[in-house]
Amino acid sequence: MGESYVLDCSSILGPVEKVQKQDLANFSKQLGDTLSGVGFAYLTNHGLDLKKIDKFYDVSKEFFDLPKESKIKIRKPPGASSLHGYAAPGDETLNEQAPDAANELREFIDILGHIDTNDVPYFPPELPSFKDAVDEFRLESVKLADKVMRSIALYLGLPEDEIVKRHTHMKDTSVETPTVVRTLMYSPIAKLPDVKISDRVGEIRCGIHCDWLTITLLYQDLVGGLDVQTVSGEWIAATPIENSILLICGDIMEIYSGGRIRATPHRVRIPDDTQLTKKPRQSLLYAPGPDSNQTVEPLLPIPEIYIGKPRSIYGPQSYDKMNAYEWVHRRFSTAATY
Ligand SMILES: O=C(O)CCC(=O)C(=O)O
Ligand SMILES: [Fe+2]
Repeated sequence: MGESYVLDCSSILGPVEKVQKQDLANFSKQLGDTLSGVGFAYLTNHGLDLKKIDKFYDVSKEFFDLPKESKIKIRKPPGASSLHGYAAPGDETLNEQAPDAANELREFIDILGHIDTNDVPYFPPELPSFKDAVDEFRLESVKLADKVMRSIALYLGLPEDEIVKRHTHMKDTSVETPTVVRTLMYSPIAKLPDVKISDRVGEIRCGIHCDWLTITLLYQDLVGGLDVQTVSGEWIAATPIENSILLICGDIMEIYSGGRIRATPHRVRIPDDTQLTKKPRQSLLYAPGPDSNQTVEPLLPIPEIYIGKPRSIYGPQSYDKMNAYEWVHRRFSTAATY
């Protein structure tokens, strides 16, 4: 794992008003060079409360261990009419190249923003601590997402708050947004129900895709299997680094930056090591997108080389203006298999 994409955040810890301008500027240069040159970054010494992250892992595991009948009580409604809720293995398929739902072996719960008004059907009734765990996880993640967005804006030569001011829900949860908190579980391969060994050709834990929002903070356990594609097109293992957070960018960042920062293609393979396939894998993510009513378009002119040319076949196909919520809803509807 090259040092070049592991970024130490210790110089920018604490409330953003107290961070030295020069420290934020230095971090911004390092981060921007890494995202535009390599395509993703590991953030270490990020100062987030790991106990809160662990609590979300633990309560999530309790949920995924429940019988299927309990889990499907909070299943997402058909046709993506609401984006909140549980997706069973195969309910959402991301690999547009090989859209075979049976082959995507992840299950997850999505909790969209503005949960205060929507909490009743979307939290597992068996687990009263689930909602608090989500809230704490989100509040920790916001601290880092805020600084990442400020740093990227500075890198692009924009005012520091140019991106965060489009994400006011990060501080005010009454504002509607397609921002997602997601908790994922990949069962041990041996334990998967309903999938015959002979059908397992081409099976993957999560198909190739780019995320749909602005950025994604991805927390993974130590099992591994996640791959990311570098800007130069090479697929490499995003090997877990303990207590680090992987930062990848989504479609909306690619559009905001006029293609200077590309959305990061990624996938989750079944580990080659058979011992590891017997272990469950868990990951958590916080993927902030703009407030729902925001229009998304490049925040600075598109460089000539990117005009009419999407950066990645998995990312946004144009830099056209769009409404933030409609875009994310469209992407969810395409991925839903029922
Ligand atoms: O589990 C992971 O590490 C990645 C999951 C993912 O890419 C997604 O749900 O969008
Ligand atoms: Fe993803």
